[in-house]
Formats: sequence, structure tokens, C-alpha cells
Amino acid sequence: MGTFQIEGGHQLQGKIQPQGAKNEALQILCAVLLTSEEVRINNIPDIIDVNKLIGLLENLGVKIQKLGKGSYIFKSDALNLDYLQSEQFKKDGSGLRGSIMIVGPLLSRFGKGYIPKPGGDKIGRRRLDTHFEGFINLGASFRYNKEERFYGVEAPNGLKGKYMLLEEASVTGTANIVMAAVMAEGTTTIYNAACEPYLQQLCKMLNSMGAKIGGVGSNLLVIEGVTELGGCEHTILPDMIEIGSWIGLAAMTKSEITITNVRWEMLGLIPTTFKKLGITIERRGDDIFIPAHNDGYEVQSFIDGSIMNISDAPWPGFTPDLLSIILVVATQARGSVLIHQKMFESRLFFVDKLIDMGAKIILCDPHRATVIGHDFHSSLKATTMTSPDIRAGISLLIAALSAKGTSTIHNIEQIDRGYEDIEARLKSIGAKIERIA
Ligand SMILES: CC(=O)N[C@H]1[C@@H](OP(=O)(O)OP(=O)(O)OC[C@H]2O[C@@H](n3ccc(=O)[nH]c3=O)[C@H](O)[C@@H]2O)O[C@H](CO)[C@@H](O)[C@@H]1O
Ligand SMILES: C=C(OP(=O)(O)O)C(=O)O
Repeated sequence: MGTFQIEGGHQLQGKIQPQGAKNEALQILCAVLLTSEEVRINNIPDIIDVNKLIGLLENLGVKIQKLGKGSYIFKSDALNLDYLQSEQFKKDGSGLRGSIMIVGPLLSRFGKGYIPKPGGDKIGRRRLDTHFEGFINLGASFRYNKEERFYGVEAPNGLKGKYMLLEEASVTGTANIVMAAVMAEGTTTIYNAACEPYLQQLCKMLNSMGAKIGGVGSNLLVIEGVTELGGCEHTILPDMIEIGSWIGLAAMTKSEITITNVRWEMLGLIPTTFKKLGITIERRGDDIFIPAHNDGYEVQSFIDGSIMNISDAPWPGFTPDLLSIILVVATQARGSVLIHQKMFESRLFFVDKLIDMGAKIILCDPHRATVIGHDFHSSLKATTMTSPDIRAGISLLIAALSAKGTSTIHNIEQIDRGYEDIEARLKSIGAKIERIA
């Protein structure tokens, strides 16, 4: 179990460049299975989850050539499908959430796809019904081995396009169904499709490989099946969750930070939502400039004067992956805010640790927490904590950097799952952080 030691209470200053987006990378990497031609991908983040998926692809027989930092060529021309029945695959496939998205491409190209119950954050129930109902709609047969927690879909005679209305706008579910449908016979229509930038990027990449996907960016995708896809080059967007994390870090530590090359037009409600906490966010070209909030920041109220409520929703709503960060930043705001995590039922439990540090938070129920900000009249107290999931982990790290004294965070593998070389990048803007185990 890795550990960070953090000396908090210091102002930071400088520029930070966001890494490539984790959740986009996981989709894009699975899409390389759709063609026997070369696919070049740039800006792949060097993080545990992505490296695990690259390892899985390699074990499946994908030829992988590293060209330089973040740039790779993948060629899936001679896959070893027997690997999908191996014990090694059960281990590799269950090591992360993103592995579930190999099923759609394998089903589409080889008529069969398998996966053990995938891993990922333990943040509540994470059903896979949308994925498998989508494959069944396209004509696949489905089986699930409860003892081994192993899923399988098969379509030896190919897939057939169909209209489907998804029960939930699942992010990985939509990606999986789209990748299955691109080479199905006829037209597939997916209504209530998720439309995060991750998916917009995936569809853009698939179209550049020869797919015919219309409605990109909306919740109604129309896919005309094609018989095969070719190679392409794709560059992954900056990670919007990292960008939000650095906005929160700047505000909580009263630091002047510039976040560079953010692709502002793809950030949706992220800047607006941080502004609701009173944080000043200045657009400078394609950079975000956060001035030092030496006088703190004040939670805005709604037009009718009622208490601010920040909640998540499927895109273009506010992403659930930034609510933990919003919550920690609210602990030092002037004013009160209700945080409502609608999607996940166990993602707010980490507030116990913030309460230990002196934050004023009432956990109303598993989905809602009321935060009464300190307005920096008292700082959080340094403590020892364990990171329960990736976004709680980064939130606790931000809390520790704002707290007076030295904190310790265990289980930092959770943070390393999604944040590249985090201590070096934080040190470069003045943070006092050491990896001690
Ligand atoms: C690898 C990856 O890309 N992971 C992301 C992906 O996970 P993932 O694709 O697994 O998440 P889903 O979109 O399937 O669902 C997330 C949760 O939201 C619930 N739900 C979803 C849609 C909806 O309309 N109503 C609803 O209640 C689901 O029941 C589930 O509990 O999307 C999540 C939701 O943005 C993010 O937190 C994860 O970081
Ligand atoms: C929940 C997340 O990741 P995963 O879906 O991989 O668990 C996340 O990135 O915040």
C-alpha cells in the first residue's frame, strides 16, 4: 500500500498541464480491437488503469509500439482469442472498470466477447445491464456464470442493427454498444445514449476509421453498419476531471495557478459549477487562470435566495467524478451548500475523514451532504487517512495540502489509477509532498 506524506498550509504557484483523459483513453484503447490496421494514439496518460488495459491488450496479442511519451501504435492483426478463456484473462480483466469495453469490439469483429466482473471504484452498485441488453438487442446470446462472475456474449452469424432506448445513459455501456454496432448489418439507433466528451471523441475516432455514426454529441446516435474499419490517428483530450481537480486545489490553497491547454469548449458545466462556489476562473486563450483567493470565495445563492445545491447528472450535466472535489472545496467557502450525489450510493462516505480534519459537514444520507464552509477562519487539521477511491483520494490530497501540519494518505494506488506522476507535478508548483512507501 503506497503512502504520501504532505506538509500542508503552503500557497502554490505556477502552471500545470493536464494529462490525457483517463476515461477517454480506456474507450479509445478498446477501439483498436476493431481493425487489423495500425492505429496511432497520442496523449495517452501514464496511469495505472490505462497501463493495465494496455497490458491486457498485449496479452490478447495486440502488437504495441511505443513511439514516445503518450504516443503508441497498436495493431490487432493476429489476436490470440484463446487468452479470453485463460486464468490470466480473469485476473487482467477484473483489474479495472474500463476492461468491460473490450466486449463490444470483440463481439463485433469476432462474433464473441467475454469479460470477468470488471473492477474500478467501489462507489456503489455498478450494474452492467445496459451493456448486455444492448448486445442482446443486436442479436447476441448472453450467458453469465455466477460462481466465476464471468460474462459472455456470442453472435456467430453476426449482429443486426436495431432501434434501442437505453434504460440508463451509461458511459461505458454506450461506448460498448456503439463499438458493437459499427459493423452490424443495417442501422442501429441508440436513444438515451451517453454523450460525454469521451464518447464524442470515440465516435470521432470510429468515423475516421470508416464508421458511419450520426448524432455525435447528442443522446440520439444513428449508426449505419459498415463491413470493416481501417486504421487512424487519434489524440486524446486533456482530462477534464484533472482540470476540475486543479481548480479545486488552487482555490483551497489560495494559490495562483494556470491550467494550460484545457480545450475549454469541451468542459461543459465544469467552470460554471466551480464559479457557483465563488471561485474566479478566468479564460486566457485556451488556458484557465485561477488567481490566488486571498479573501476566500463565497458560495452563490439561487435567484430566489435558496441554498446552493450542486448535483451530478449525465452529460451535459455536471459529472459525478468532480462532486467529491466540489465537496472538499466547499469546506473552506463562505456560506453553505448541499452536495447531492445522485448516481453513486457510496461515494460520499469519505466525508468522515474531512469531519476528522475539522470540516463542518452533515451527511444527510448516502447521497446528500450539507457543507458549512469555514471561510478560512479555521484551517483543516492534518491527519492520517486512507484513500477509498480515486476521486475521494484526490479530494483528501487537496484537503491535506490546505491543512496546517503534516498529513499522511495511505492506499495512494487509488490516486495513481488516474493521476499521472502526481507528486512531481504538484512539487513543480511548490507542493510539499513525498511518496514514502
Ligand atoms: C471508466 C469510466 O468511464 N468510468 C466512468 C463511467 O463509469 P460507468 O460507465 O461504469 O458508469 P455508468 O454511466 O454506467 O453509470 C454510473 C452510475 O450512474 C447511474 N446512472 C447512470 C446514468 C443515468 O442516467 N442514471 C443513473 O442513475 C448508474 O446506475 C451507475 O450507478 O461513467 C461514470 C458516470 O459518469 C463515471 O463516474 C466513471 O468515472
Ligand atoms: C469512478 C471512476 O473511475 P472507474 O469508473 O474506472 O472506477 C472515476 O474515474 O472517477
